[in-house]
Amino acid sequence: MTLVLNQVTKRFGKETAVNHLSLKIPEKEMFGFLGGNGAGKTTTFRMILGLLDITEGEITWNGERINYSKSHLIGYLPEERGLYPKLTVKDQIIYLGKLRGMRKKEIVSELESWLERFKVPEYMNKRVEELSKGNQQKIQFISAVIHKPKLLILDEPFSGLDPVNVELLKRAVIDLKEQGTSIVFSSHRMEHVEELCEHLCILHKGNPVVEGSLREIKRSFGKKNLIIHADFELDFLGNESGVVRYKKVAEGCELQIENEDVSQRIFSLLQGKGFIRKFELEEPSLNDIFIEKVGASYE
Ligand SMILES: Nc1ncnc2c1ncn2[C@@H]1O[C@H](COP(=O)(O)OP(=O)(O)OP(=O)(O)O)[C@@H](O)[C@H]1O
Repeated sequence: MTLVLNQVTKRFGKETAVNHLSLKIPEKEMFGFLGGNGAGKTTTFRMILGLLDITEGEITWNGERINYSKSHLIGYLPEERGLYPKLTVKDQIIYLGKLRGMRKKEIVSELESWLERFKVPEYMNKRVEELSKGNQQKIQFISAVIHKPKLLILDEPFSGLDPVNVELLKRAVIDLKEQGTSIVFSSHRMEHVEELCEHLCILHKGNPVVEGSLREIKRSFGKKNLIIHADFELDFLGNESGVVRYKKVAEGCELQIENEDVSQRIFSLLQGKGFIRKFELEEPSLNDIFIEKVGASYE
């Protein structure tokens, strides 16, 4: 089931929150939405889910508009988390699971396995208000996936979690994808998208500035990073032609170079100067690409 956005625009009064966004989100993949505050990520998700009207354009999933009758196929972790504080985790998830057509027994057994997985089986009968924010987020994640949706939309799923819980949630998301769920998620953190997604879109003030497969985006960018660790002075490389950016680091330097050929030339320049511990050509990071496309650092 491919999710297709065709020239989607959303205006709030005179302000354009999303501007002519066209995307094809492949099924059973993880698709990342990157963008700073106010870029239009949440607005796009709300339009996908049918929670907001589209000003112009069209969104279809498997050729049809998404609406509430398909809610058993869709899971959504909203940006503004909202659980009922006075309910126990069990009652909360039973309530939400039933709304998606599940039976109580099935809900409880799914919930047990998720709580085990998140290493918090003792939360079953705790009230939501007794849990920390990060742990409430795990419960909200469970509420989004308890019914095994085919399409899962996660708005900033990792925000507010400590590194151990980020890893737990990442692993859960990867497993869901491997079981065939199509996942779309937003993040401010490029490394999360870089690590998890085959396809992505960077939104900037409502405009898609980069879109496509991560591998293709990196390859077509052209520029590469070159890491050199050596026991001699490397500052002269900053003035070499083909070197776009020079950064001195404790063990040597990190360069951005115009293309792979420049690394060959630099390698020959270093011969005979001393001991080279590391000489490594890397793909550009998403951060490099963002800076080039948007003209500003992101985080
Ligand atoms: N209901 C609304 N009424 C008016 N303007 C809105 C509304 N919802 C969003 N906007 C505006 O649309 C733009 C995009 O907001 P959106 O919440 O989609 O961004 P975002 O990328 O999710 O940002 P963040 O990372 O901060 O959550 C912003 O300028 C925001 O002020």
